[in-house]
Amino acid sequence: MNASSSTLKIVAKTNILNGGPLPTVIAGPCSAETEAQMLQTALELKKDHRVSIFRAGIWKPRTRPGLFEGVGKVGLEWLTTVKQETGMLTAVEVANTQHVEEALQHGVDILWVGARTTVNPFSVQEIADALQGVDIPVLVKNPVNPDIQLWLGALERLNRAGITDLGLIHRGFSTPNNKPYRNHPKWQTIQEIRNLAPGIPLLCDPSHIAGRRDLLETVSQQALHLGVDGLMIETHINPDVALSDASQQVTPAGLDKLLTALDLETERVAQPEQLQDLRTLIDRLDSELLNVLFLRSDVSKRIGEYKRANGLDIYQANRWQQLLTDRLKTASETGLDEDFVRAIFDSIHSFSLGIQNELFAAEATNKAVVQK
Ligand SMILES: O=C(O)C(=O)C[C@]1(C(=O)O)C=C[C@@H](O)C=C1
Repeated sequence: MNASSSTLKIVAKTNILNGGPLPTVIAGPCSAETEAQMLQTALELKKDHRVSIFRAGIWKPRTRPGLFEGVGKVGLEWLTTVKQETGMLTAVEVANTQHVEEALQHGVDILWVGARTTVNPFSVQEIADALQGVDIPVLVKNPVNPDIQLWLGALERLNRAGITDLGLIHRGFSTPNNKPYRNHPKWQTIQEIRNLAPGIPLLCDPSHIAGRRDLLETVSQQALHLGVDGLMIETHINPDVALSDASQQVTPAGLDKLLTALDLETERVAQPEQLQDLRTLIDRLDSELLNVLFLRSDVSKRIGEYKRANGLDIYQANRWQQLLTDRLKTASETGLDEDFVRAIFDSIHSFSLGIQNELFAAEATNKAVVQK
């Protein structure tokens, strides 16, 4: 068996995640803040038959200390009230043994593992150990970094602990240039994880990909066109005063509008002729780009030979800084995005260093052979 193939044993007992003809919609606030905020949001969401699961963050992993870190256990009591009052299923994020135990004690229906936890196999294992012998659906968000094997590994750890009702949540990745998103969708990863973990429901979290309300529809629509089984969308009764992620949350009425605008079932196809012409243009431009990159790598090789013959270092800090400054200046004059151009030149420079390193390494090997 090759190292990347999965050994998952999946039995979707509940069909909670992938049950109906339409995508599953999970909605609710980024964070539980007060009982009234939870209940008001849930009662509004309940009116929308497309929303079946209520989510709320109880413990919030924040980038910097001192930000709102969640209300903790009391939020689980509010969640119980939501369940009693609305009949909706409930879902929370867990990141350690204590979270799992408290969520289970409070009868939460679905757990999810957040991106900052999936990234750490020790934490995922801790959650898996705490779930031994428990029969509950668990959703796993992709890790913050675009490492698909890490994502699959988290599923496998939970599966080995006996969790067979698993799902995935695509929430985007942190990359050198995420613009205009908060987290880059890297849409191709949807197909990649599907190939590695076939048959596992895959939801998209447009809120964390978009990071802002005005991009939610485009992101959600793209995800649906790629065949995702559901959407998790952060919804708050009064998003502008939310204690976390205010700019990406929508009101229940906003969610209703969004879900109505989304083409939940059908696939839109662009104008074939016009699209074909534009794609031909892209093909031509890409071919020119590749040609220029080939010529540049050849020049880098020649510089490498000069450096090797004259005992110069491969990495030239001053030249690199000057080059980057010049390229960024040209980029801004041309109207190109600075982060985009920086990411491209970082990559070109790394590749160029690699070419020269290989030359130096080849010479070292030759010398060693001659000396033998
Ligand atoms: O100018 C050089 O010395 C090069 O080798 C070229 C180059 C580049 O690819 O732009 C590569 C390595 C150096 O760190 C700086 C620049």
